[in-house]
Amino acid sequence: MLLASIMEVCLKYHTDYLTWTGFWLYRPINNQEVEEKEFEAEATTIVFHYHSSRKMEGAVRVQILSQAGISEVPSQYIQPPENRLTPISNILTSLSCSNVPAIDLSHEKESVIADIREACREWGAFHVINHGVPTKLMDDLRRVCLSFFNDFPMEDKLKYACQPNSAASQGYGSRMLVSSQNDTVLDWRDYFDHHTLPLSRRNPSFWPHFPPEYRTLVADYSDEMIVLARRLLRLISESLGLRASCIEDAVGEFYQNITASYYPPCPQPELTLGLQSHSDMGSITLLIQDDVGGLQVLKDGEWLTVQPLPDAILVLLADQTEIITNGKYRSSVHRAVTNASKARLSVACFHDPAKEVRVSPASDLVSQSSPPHYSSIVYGDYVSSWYSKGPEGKRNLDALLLDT
Ligand SMILES: O=C(O)CCC(=O)C(=O)O
Ligand SMILES: [Fe+2]
Repeated sequence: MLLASIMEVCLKYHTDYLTWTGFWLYRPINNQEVEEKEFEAEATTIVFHYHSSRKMEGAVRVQILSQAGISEVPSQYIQPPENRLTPISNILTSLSCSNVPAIDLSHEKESVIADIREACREWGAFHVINHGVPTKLMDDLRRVCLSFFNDFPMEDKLKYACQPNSAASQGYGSRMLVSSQNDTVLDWRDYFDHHTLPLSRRNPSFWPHFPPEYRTLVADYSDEMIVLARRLLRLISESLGLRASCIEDAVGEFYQNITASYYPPCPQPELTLGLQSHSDMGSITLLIQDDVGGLQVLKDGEWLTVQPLPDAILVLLADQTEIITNGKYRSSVHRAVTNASKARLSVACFHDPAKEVRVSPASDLVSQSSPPHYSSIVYGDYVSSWYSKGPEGKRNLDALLLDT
């Protein structure tokens, strides 16, 4: 029986894990008229934890649900109708094939700047190619991250579990987002978050211990990404006629996190999202994915699938860049969709200001004729406001918009 098999898988692991699992099992138990007696003891625990854990970091890892062969997703993974895929279609056969621009960084600087200007204005997202990051490093990183999700026994994975109730903390998790009705809606995603910069936050002993190169590769990748992020932020500043270091100076010391996201096959892709619509909070995100596809960007009110481009790195402008550029460039609203047949991996590298940094529109972009469009904000407060209220179907950033 389906529930018995999920329960069996879950009981093998962690007591905490059962706690979180119980959260999910409560409703299916009733819906599917499972013998009350059989699950009586668990059901009591389940009801108790259902009430006590609503605000906690979610739950069962979706890989377990996927592997248990369920044919219907638990109700907490079902998105409200307005968030679901439209038209209902399998993402693997999606017709939306228009791709984000691809910018060749080996071209002459002035033409690169012009391309970046256009891509930032029109999309807030673009691929870069000939970016200088070794292809082998990108491939190796994808390989070891995938190995964590695929080859680690669950007991070993859970040793790296991030702390409940702190969705942003380093480790292995399944993030919970909060929907507008204050109900929990879960993403169909497991992830591993690594703190990589500044070096004082980088502690490889918190990262997976095999394959043996895992920790070295994450560190090497972090070092390559910060170089590329700085280079891109300089080009982006210049594309607005600002001094090259303008955005970097506004961000200050970079806080870099690397998140590997794993989206297992989902039995009902039309009802779920791998990752809810959001924009990233920091300055710039550099993302690589595998060839499965599933990342979508919102452009002119339409969701477009970013077709994976071998060896390219996807650049996503994030919220602090929108504030610093006074809205001349907007952050990219994006989401990840699921599919029924193939697991998908992406690795995102975020570059954020320190929590204490106050971010405001660049003075060079503000004048009497061009007033600031955003109020200034301390970055840590910006992040807390997101985690306390969730995306509420709109951009976190909109709360800072001034009436001008
Ligand atoms: O998996 C993806 O492609 C998107 C990941 C993402 O947007 C994020 O981690 O913020
Ligand atoms: Fe994102």
